[in-house]
Amino acid sequence: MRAALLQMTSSDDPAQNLATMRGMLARARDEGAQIALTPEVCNCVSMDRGHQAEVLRPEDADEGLAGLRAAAAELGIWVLAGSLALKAEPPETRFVNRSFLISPEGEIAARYDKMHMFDVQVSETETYRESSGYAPGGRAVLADTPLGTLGLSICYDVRFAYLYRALAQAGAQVLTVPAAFSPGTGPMHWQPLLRARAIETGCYVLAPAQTGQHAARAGRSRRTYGHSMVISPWGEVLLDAGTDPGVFCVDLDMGAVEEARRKVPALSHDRQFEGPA
Ligand SMILES: O=C(O)CNC(=O)[C@H](CS)NC(=O)CCC(=O)C(=O)O
Repeated sequence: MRAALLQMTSSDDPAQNLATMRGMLARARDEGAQIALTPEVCNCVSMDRGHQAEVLRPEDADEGLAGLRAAAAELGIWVLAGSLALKAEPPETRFVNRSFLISPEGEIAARYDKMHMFDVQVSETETYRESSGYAPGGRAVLADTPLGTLGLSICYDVRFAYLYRALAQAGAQVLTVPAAFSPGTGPMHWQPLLRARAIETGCYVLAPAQTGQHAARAGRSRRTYGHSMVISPWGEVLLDAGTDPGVFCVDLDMGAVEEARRKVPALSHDRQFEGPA
């Protein structure tokens, strides 16, 4: 299977971001991809909750989701909308950070709400309070496709290894980790975390990322780390997309999943243990 990762510098204008993604998805199809993956919050990168409240919509009224479904059907490819920022279902008043797997018929095959919230002070000048704006999910999600079984996750989830172990033990062959990684943590943490998740699980890891300097509003601009990655089940870096936006294709062979797990069957070597006391 050929997968295309869309590396983007999403603005805070959902209509503009949809237009950008439509162009990139057409290129992905032209390059022979059967599945295309977008980064986290591909419909709107913003630090301004007021602006988000104005432009974000609930799932059933979101034009970005409708547009991606139409594009998937038109092009006849699978699309993982890495995540869309949406208004949550009432009575929840926050947003949700939700991934959608869309079939080549334009149907929603799976949805996943990001579970782990990035409430982190990276440095004196870089602080995130994701849980103030977003409600976390509480359910891990697998999705069967003709291309293999996907295990869904988003960004900061990558630091919680047991989620990926559970996904792989339940049947995942490909782990998706769309991201908007921070410039403060990315250089030291992004690649080794992704490689560890691939090695521990014997899964391919597909990690499309936001990159660069995102549009400012009310002086609150934001940068992201980029470096969309594909890691093989043995831990090799098959793609490091650097920092420019673009469409990056990689060929995957599910035989490599079996081979990695045959060489090191750690996924089936769990032990029950006591403690620590
Ligand atoms: O805020 C939004 O609109 C969408 N959410 C995000 O972009 C989130 C929270 S700020 N980013 C991350 O999880 C980065 C994690 C990271 O960088 C790390 O684990 O080091």
